[in-house]
Amino acid sequence: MTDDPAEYLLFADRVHKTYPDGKVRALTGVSLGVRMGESVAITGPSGCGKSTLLNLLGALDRPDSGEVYFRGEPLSKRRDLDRFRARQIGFVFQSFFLLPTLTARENVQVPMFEGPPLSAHARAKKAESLLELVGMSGRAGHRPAQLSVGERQRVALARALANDPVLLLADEPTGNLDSENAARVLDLLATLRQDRKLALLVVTHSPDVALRADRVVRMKDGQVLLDGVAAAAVATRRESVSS
Ligand SMILES: Nc1ncnc2c1ncn2[C@@H]1O[C@H](COP(=O)(O)OP(=O)(O)OP(=O)(O)O)[C@@H](O)[C@H]1O
Repeated sequence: MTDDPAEYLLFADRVHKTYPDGKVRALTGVSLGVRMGESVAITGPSGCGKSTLLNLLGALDRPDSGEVYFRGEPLSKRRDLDRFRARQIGFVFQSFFLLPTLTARENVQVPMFEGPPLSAHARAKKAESLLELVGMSGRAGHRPAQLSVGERQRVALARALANDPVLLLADEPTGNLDSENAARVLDLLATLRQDRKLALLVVTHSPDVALRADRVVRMKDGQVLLDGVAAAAVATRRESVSS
């Protein structure tokens, strides 16, 4: 990995994060880059700082020191972080955060209100085509409670694509799914990456997820321990042994 932010779509440069209440030093000088179209898996034991790093990379939180760059531009200088986030990054979480009173079709449209202006008709049409992409067009009128867990994650995936992001950030996207649904979501992510040239950064405990990534980053105690293709084999072997 080089340390020139301009070479990456997204680059964290020596970021530190301490949570004031618990005095936890969650990240102590982490550098990590994701290139256009690349998929990177972040693995490591519980509490090592994976989600904290994902939050900084997705501009959901700010580092105490260090910088995060998007296309070589520092995020700390941006005045439009909410808009930036909504338009460039799609988020997928373990608990899908779908709005319970909205249908699948309406949930997918929520981020579009922060995206480029679209008519109500265009929003609805786009939501339908995204639901079709994830195999959910038959359930567009259902609310989350009327969907299976796997179906909810697929709706959440469609929602993450609402503004045609260049990057998907996923925190344990298969964490709540059985193996069949997990495989389906992973297949979908792989197809989306290929068809839409999406970059993907995924936090995971799952060797199956890590094995599909171009690169695996192994973290420990708020630092990067291993970073690279070879790390994939090491990380997944260790995790299969320890789990
Ligand atoms: N909002 C917070 N306030 C205080 N401490 C926090 C907060 N969020 C996380 N932490 C602490 O920071 C450290 C890193 O947490 P983080 O969630 O980034 O780890 P993780 O590697 O994603 O863990 P897991 O695999 O269990 O999800 C942990 O010690 C955690 O307890």
